[in-house]
Amino acid sequence: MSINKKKGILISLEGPEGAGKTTILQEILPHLEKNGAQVLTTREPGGIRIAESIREIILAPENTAIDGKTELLLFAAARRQHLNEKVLPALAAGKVVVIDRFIDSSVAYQGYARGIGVAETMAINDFATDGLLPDLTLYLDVATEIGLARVMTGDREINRLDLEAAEMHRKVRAGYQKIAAENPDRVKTIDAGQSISEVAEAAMTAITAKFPEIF
Ligand SMILES: Nc1ncnc2c1ncn2[C@@H]1O[C@H](COP(=O)(O)OP(=O)(O)OP(=O)(O)O)[C@@H](O)[C@H]1O
Ligand SMILES: Cc1cn([C@H]2C[C@H](O)[C@@H](COP(=O)(O)O)O2)c(=O)[nH]c1=O
Repeated sequence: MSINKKKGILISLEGPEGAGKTTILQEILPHLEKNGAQVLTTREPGGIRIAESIREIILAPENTAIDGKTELLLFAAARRQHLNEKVLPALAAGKVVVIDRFIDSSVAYQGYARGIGVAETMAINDFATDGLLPDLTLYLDVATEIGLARVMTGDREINRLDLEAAEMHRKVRAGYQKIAAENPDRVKTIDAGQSISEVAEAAMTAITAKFPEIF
């Protein structure tokens, strides 16, 4: 399949650990579907069998030997396969695809926080995606300590990246804030320190403002 051809809409949810992406996605899904839009939700890394296998390798707490560039390449490999198998066919069918993490995660985590560099990270990702970018990105911004506390007290498994030093997570957040400042048309920042219902409402407001004819 040609990776550039699309008729649907691609929306990504981004943010540091514990920002609430998964929670908000579930909250807004009924609102997105209300007017008859066909919506596919998925996540990165993962969403299909091969990419979920790559996810296990990347995130296993014992895989501390993975270096930053290997990590970047593994995320990009999972991304390409996920696009080809799941996301692009849905976009070609005219669906609204909402994805929990996409390229901006690589730029924030590997490009900024790991120090690999934004240009280097984008070059690998342009190769993996043939330049596909989301139509809209909702960046859920939350203070590092609040996000990490949510993850540590929540019920999801703790992974290798969660266990990185707080300093790395602070760099992730600063990276996202730069991405948002540099891409104001595509990336909308939402204060994810608010209550779940307030964050969900802000997310729907941003989506409706961008696609008034659909939602
Ligand atoms: N706005 C909020 N206020 C309080 N708690 C929240 C809020 N949003 C999410 N949570 C809680 O924080 C925890 C993490 O939320 P969630 O898994 O949705 O975050 P996430 O961004 O998908 O995390 P990660 O990417 O680190 O997996 C969950 O226990 C969830 O109930
Ligand atoms: C896509 C992508 C993800 N990451 C990191 C971000 C998180 O620490 C994990 C994914 O776990 P989640 O519970 O699904 O949020 O992977 C990254 O560093 N780079 C990426 O491109």
